[in-house]
Amino acid sequence: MAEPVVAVIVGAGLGLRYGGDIPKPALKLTGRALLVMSIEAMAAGGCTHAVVVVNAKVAEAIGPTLAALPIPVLQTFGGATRQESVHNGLRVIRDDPRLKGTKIVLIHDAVRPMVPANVIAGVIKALREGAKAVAPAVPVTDSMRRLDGDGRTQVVDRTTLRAIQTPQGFPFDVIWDAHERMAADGAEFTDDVSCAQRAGHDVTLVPGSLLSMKITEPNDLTVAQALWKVRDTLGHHSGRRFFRHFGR
Ligand SMILES: Nc1ccn([C@@H]2O[C@H](COP(=O)(O)OP(=O)(O)OP(=O)(O)O)[C@@H](O)[C@H]2O)c(=O)n1
Ligand SMILES: C[C@](O)(CO)[C@H](O)COP(=O)(O)O
Repeated sequence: MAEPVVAVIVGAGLGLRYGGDIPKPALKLTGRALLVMSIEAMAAGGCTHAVVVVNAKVAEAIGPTLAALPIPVLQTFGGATRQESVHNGLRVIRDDPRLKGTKIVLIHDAVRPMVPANVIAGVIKALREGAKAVAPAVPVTDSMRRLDGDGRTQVVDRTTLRAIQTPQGFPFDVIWDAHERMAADGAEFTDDVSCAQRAGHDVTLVPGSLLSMKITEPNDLTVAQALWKVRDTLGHHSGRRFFRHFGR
């Protein structure tokens, strides 16, 4: 049997920016829960198994739908931070005999339900070519300013900036070791390539997509609903086009 390519999908957040105490990954877009759409997207992109990291409310809402999905889904509970939730998901890969031999892990936000298959395939391809920490990214298009804290602001050169998305991909050993070290050191990051970088690995960026938008606040769901309807007309995903013009 081919070795597993495992998606760890984190959906145990509090949704504070959405309004609080809302099981955001169970909200519906296109009639399906965001978490269910994310599992289906990761399967379409080449993942053979999913480990979903949830809280009790999300587990109750999506539990009955898991059996009908195209790949086997294992479940665990989340932690107080996203980083802890990812760590819990990685622990399942380490411990569950069904996931023995996993070499490639993709860590994805449950609330990025529309990630296209070509973005996921790009992350896996970079890993197969030897990269140790891979993230999809898109250039920023607005002018950027940094708040200095004294009411003043400073311009930031936007050509040096990228917005980082998920799924972020790693060899299992690399990201397990990185999370163990961050937990021991008490270091906290908002994403997983940052954990891997702190543990000494270079980060490789691959093209992301407008469709990989994160459902963070209520307006995002409205935008996502509109985007989903026109997804086939969007053409080549924006990330790749920008990368061609502006380099990595
Ligand atoms: N303790 C946490 C925090 C976040 N997440 C997950 O990480 C992803 C990205 O987080 P975000 O969208 O910011 O969700 P929340 O943490 O729920 O939002 P907020 O910060 O507004 O509370 C989400 O799928 C979320 O469920 C998680 O699994 N465990
Ligand atoms: C992982 C992430 O989605 C990459 O952009 C992001 O860092 C999550 O941050 P959040 O604060 O949990 O929204």
